[in-house]
Amino acid sequence: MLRRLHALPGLVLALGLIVTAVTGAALSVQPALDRLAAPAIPFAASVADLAAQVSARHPGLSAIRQRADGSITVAFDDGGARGVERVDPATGAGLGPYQVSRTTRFITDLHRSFLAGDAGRAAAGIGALAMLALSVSGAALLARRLGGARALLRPIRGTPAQRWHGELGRLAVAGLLLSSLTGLWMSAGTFGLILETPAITPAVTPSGGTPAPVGTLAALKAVPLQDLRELGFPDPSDPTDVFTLRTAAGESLVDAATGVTLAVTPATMVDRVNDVIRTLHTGRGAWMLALVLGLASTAVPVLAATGLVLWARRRAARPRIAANVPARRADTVILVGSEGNSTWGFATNLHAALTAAGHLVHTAAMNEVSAAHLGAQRLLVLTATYGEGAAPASAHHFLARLARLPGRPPAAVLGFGDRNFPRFCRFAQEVADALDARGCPRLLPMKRVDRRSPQEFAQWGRDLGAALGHDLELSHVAEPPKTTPLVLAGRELYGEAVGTPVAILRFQAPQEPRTGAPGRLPAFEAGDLVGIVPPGDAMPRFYSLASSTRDGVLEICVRLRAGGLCSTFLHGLAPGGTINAFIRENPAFRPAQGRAPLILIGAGAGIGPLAGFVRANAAGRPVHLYWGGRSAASDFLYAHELAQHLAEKRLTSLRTAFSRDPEGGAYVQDRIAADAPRLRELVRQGAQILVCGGRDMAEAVTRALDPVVRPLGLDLPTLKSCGRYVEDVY
Ligand SMILES: Cc1cc2nc3c(=O)[nH]c(=O)nc-3n(C[C@H](O)[C@H](O)[C@H](O)COP(=O)(O)O)c2cc1C
Repeated sequence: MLRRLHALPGLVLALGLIVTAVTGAALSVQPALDRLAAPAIPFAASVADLAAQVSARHPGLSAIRQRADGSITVAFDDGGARGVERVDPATGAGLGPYQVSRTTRFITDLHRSFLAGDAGRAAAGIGALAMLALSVSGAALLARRLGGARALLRPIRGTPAQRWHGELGRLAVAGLLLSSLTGLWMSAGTFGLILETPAITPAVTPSGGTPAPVGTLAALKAVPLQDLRELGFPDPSDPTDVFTLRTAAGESLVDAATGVTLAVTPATMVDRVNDVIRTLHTGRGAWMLALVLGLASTAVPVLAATGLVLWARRRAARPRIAANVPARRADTVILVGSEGNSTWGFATNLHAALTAAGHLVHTAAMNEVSAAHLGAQRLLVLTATYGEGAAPASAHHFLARLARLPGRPPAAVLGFGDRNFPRFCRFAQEVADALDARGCPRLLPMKRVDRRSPQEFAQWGRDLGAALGHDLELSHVAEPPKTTPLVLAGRELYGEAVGTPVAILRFQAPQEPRTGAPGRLPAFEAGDLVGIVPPGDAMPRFYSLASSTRDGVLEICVRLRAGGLCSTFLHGLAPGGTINAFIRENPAFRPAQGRAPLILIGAGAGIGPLAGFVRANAAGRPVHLYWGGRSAASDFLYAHELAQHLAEKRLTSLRTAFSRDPEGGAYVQDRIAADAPRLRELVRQGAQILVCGGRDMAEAVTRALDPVVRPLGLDLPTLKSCGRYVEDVY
């Protein structure tokens, strides 16, 4: 919804918005130029002083005006000559005729009304509304992507279009919000939508005496020239006419003979608000603000172009489902839970096969579940599992929404997962349980597909066909993810002597073939995952990254596993050898922003991302590392680097535990238990705990940490729920 609210006005009104923004940016330079050109108004000068000086040159003076840019102009009709002239506020000397250049007038008209009169003015108003919607929804989308409003200043990662769009958007958003809000107000004023109290000219009785010299009139002497908006002169042929003096405070009528103020009409609240809004929008009289707003406007064409690229890419990536019957007419609804998109491929295949068998099929993301979906004759749910058995992106809201909707269609759930994860297809199981609990009859028992197995999928199709009373042949082979080649630049081997060989592998992008220049690594942070596809296999294996792109290498720690296809391949790789890899973001496993202490806990190869976090800690935030290995002599990974980090204060303290230490082995959880008071104090200070390594270690660590945090009135689920306890466990 938020994304649609962002994309729709952007696409429909892009051209108009670009015109408004570019003309606005061009106009924004004017106040600075005016400011350079306009002579300063002397502090002590009064309206009467200037009126006397100018009327000496122009006997037919009809008005003196201070323009928004601070310059003073006078209108006169001296019998033979008439016109509008700029004058020096200090001396009243003429500075030449006042005129707005044709170009400025053209740009202003284009900005206000697209040169199309009232219809154009209305379009400009709609444009301001669209810009407001785009600014608000854009900021909300960015906050969601970066992990909340507090994370809005975090580095933005992704494709160049994503980064340009996000970086420019957040730089420009305040200016665009201000311009669109004030523009909207001014538009509403143009169309009379802002209620104004009508100005009533008070009835006055002028003295009717002989007009005194203007320089002597007390009411005009009392007003500093700086405060003048406009002074209207009386008609010389009408002895009862008066001076009209306008300032920010309101309008007063001044007797031409006595110089007495006859009546005052104070400025209304709306007048004052209009004044402020006009200054905020045009920057007239506030040239620095004008330039800031102008700069924000220049971002709009780039935002429009990059936004278009992002929208087109998302559309192209969206699974294309032929003959997607509207949900209300469908007899069969397929709901899909996916993060990496591969489950959509299976769903598309199922959709096509069921349609070919004569069903009316509707397919949608699980997050979109609605009453119409639950009103169908049958519901088929295909979902992947992520993290610690959690929902994938397109199913995050499913269970909560399901609970609020009516309907109990017969249902079947097919889980997609990986048997190597301890919570194999856990989310699919949760969905099946929720459907059972609400009383949906089971069309089929819940089934699991391991690592996108085409055979298991086809078998489930046959079972489903049997339940539906017809043949159903499903055949789908998941596309391998798009990979990039990386070259092994260096390796260090540890732990052979103690039976746990672990290699630190550093990869670089291949050199440009023609120029020999170093290639560019993809964008990643320490803690993200790299998927590596071993030769002769379609299934990627994931490793946690120990470096970020800024380090210039992609670094991982790989433990050799008996019979492991990928770890054997990686341990056998010689420098210069190539792998095919892709990055998968892992934003959940990352140090939180701020200066609160970090407690990093790991064992074995789990030190990889933790070492990466320490390396990135140039600001010297308090970081305490607990790590367990087997032998200090054989598998103390990163020993030298960590010693250097301690000296440079990137690392505050290091506690190691070696299980095969000849002087009595210990595990990382033993160090935690021994350090309980110190750790408790760190948690009390708001520390975040990040754990990386094998499952058994992680469980032992939770058992050791529980008594540490209990006396603070905390527990690990609570810390987990607010992101202060995060795990990357395998
Ligand atoms: C970071 C990550 C975590 C995963 N966690 C689990 C898990 O806990 N349980 C499981 O069965 N599968 C897990 N998987 C495997 C995916 O569920 C499986 O690859 C699925 O086919 C992906 O489908 P998708 O491409 O539609 O998202 C995980 C995969 C990744 C990359």
